[in-house]
Amino acid sequence: VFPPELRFASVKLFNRIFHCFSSYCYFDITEIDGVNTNELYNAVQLYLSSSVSITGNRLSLTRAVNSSGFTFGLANNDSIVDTFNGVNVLWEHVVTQRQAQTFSWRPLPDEKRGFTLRIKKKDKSLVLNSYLDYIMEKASDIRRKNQDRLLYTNSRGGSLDSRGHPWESVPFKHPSTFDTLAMDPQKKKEIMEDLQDFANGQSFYHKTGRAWKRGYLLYGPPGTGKSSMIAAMANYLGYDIYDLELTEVHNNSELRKLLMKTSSKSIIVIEDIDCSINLTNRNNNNNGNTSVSAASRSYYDSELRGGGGGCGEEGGNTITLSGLLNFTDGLWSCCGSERIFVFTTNHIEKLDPALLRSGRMDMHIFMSYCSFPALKILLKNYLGCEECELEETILRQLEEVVDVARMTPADISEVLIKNRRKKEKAVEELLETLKMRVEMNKKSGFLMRGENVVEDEEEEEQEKRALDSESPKEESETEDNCKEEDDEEKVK
Ligand SMILES: Nc1ncnc2c1ncn2[C@@H]1O[C@H](COP(=O)(O)OP(=O)(O)OP(=O)(O)O)[C@@H](O)[C@H]1O
Ligand SMILES: [Mg+2]
Repeated sequence: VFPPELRFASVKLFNRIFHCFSSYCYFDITEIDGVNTNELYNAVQLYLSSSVSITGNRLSLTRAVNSSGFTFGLANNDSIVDTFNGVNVLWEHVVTQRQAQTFSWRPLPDEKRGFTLRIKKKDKSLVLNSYLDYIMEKASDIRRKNQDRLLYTNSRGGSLDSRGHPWESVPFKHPSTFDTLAMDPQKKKEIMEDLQDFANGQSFYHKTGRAWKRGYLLYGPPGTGKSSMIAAMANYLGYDIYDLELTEVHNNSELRKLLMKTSSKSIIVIEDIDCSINLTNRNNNNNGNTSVSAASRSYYDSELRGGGGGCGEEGGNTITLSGLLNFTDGLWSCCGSERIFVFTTNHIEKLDPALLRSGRMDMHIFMSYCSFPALKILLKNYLGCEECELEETILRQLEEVVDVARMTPADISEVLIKNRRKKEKAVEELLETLKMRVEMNKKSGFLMRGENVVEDEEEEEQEKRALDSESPKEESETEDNCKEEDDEEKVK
């Protein structure tokens, strides 16, 4: 019979010899590290849940609070092989009973849980350098996807909640997606690619020394899908939305605090920016509006001081254009990263050029009246009608009238919803409504003017082409801004 010391020493020796000759090494990731929860444990659990979902006979299932999805997990003492960069690793979920505890301020769970990672010794550096980071990143992606989106508002004014937060949140379950959004497919594709490039662009933004943020200005008549587009963006990227109510913000420093309390991977929205606050004529000091002149003053002050935050407060309790510009563009806009700013307006012409200059709002998106390609999307969404199911003559008629009718997707969807059980009736009624709109437009004389302008322009264009710039002729200015907007390049 060996004395216990000798037995212990021999086991230790045996282990050493075993490890020397074994080609594997092992890492233990315990659920509780001392007294703190080990973040890596939770990350590994989530990460494995994505690869374990189909394989394995026994899985643990969880559904977190505020989550709309289930998470699969490895059952106790089960193992799974994962592959990373061509290297195989083995994960084992180890659960043992914890010894009875003496008194503790923070009682620990009865079970001791952890993951053991087994990798080949030769792969150790490769896996440790990037595999764990990859797992952390993947886990936060999964967490975000499983969790409901949140919609934050600052409707409480400047007051803070019990945790010192200025934002209030509610689960965000807007059903709008890029599939349901009726707009020109080409334009839609461009926007989706732009968003995807942004979301995957961490290294690009880092390399070019730019803050990782992007600005979109959505403009167009009411009911053309600006708010729906924001919801679609959030659903597409899985970002939370911060709906900033500018009228509730009292001054620039409050605006800055709000910005600092937003999380990354979020969309910060200011709707109807032309109405929220008078932000026009930044350079016009003689304008009667105090807020505006304060804006111009503080803007130039800030320029003299070398830009950045801290301006505008001296102008009193007002939020100024310069404050807003610093919010989106200045040094403060970089606290946190991966953020999208979206402004919407019905009247782009009312906005100060400073807000529109390039680099501030990276993409100007015109949400137009319903076009024929957009109409086809609405017909498909509301009636389940594919293009081929409709009569050719009806389709051609719809195509003819839809542009001149100048109806918004909101108006058209109303007509379709009313008769959604009877496809033929719905399409007929839609055609009638569109024709009626065309007549109305003609009567109001609006269309006639617009058409003349277009015709004039077309003639001029043809003449120009014919002359092939022999004698460059000045283009006549059109009076009709709306028409001009329609015809201009929609997505710059
Ligand atoms: N492009 C579109 N595609 C699909 N549905 C649309 C579109 N535009 C409008 N709608 C429908 O009309 C309703 C109103 O649209 P939305 O609120 O997005 O318009 P808006 O441009 O934000 O208007 P406003 O300028 O008044 O805020 C939406 O609930 C949606 O169902
Ligand atoms: Mg809206």
